[in-house]
Amino acid sequence: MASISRSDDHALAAELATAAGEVLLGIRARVGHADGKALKNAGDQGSHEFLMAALAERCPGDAVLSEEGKDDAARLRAERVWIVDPLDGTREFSEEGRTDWAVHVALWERGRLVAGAVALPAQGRTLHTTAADGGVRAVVGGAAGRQPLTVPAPQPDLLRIAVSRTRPPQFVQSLAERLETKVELVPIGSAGAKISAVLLGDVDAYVHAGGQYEWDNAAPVAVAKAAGAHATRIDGSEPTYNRPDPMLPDILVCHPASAPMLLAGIRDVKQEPQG
Ligand SMILES: Nc1ncnc2c1ncn2[C@@H]1O[C@H](COP(=O)(O)O)[C@@H](OP(=O)(O)O)[C@H]1O
Ligand SMILES: [Mg+2]
Repeated sequence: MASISRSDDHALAAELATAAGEVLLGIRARVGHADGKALKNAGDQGSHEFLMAALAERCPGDAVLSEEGKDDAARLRAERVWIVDPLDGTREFSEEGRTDWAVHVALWERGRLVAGAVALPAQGRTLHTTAADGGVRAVVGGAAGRQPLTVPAPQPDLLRIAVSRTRPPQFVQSLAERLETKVELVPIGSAGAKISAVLLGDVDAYVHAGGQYEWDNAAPVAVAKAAGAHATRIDGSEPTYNRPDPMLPDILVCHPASAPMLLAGIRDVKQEPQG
């Protein structure tokens, strides 16, 4: 059976990420927060199984790279590979009341990301790519309907940089001290939630280094690019996906106007002798 038509890939990514998010909300309600480890495991597994079954049914010819699945070298020969993180921000999912966790569904096709969706189930919204005007744009969908999504310009006097709550890159503090503009570091869980925060204007940039995998940033990067954001490795190079080793340890997402300053600052800090 052939895969669904290409024009539906954006809608399918959004539909599956949103539906997996509903599965996760159900698991959170059913399992509760008393045993954090049990809740994390139930969430990772339940969302992974849902996505694997849905992709097998809807796109039987496509390969899948999932954080929770066994990696299969066949994906390296496939034309279309879904790169999914069934639960990004697993730690935050297990913490009562936190809304900074996400479901990532991206589609890689012949060398590039072509669609992506980041569901933020506890925030009731899904950011995703969509076909428009002969190209790809980003939208945010939720109870209030669908709105276009364009990365907001930064404020002139303050740059808010989202960082990992638990593993902020060591050099970001030095970067904050070095930049001429005032910087506020904002700890947020989940790469998807942090990149969404950039696109929604809650922060101005996301700087990460020290470790991450393709599933942590493929879908958020697809949406960020469609929203007009700068999304590269921290050396300014293009992130590439569906490589034999899925490690993709660093990423920078921001408004294009902030990128030259941030890339130069990161380069300078990295060149400083480490104390
Ligand atoms: N140093 C590191 N090495 C490996 N993975 C990392 C990492 N720092 C962050 N990540 C992954 O990136 C995602 C976002 O992390 P954070 O909230 O700390 O920014 C998490 O995904 P998961 O929750 O899917 O495991 C986390 O595991
Ligand atoms: Mg993740």
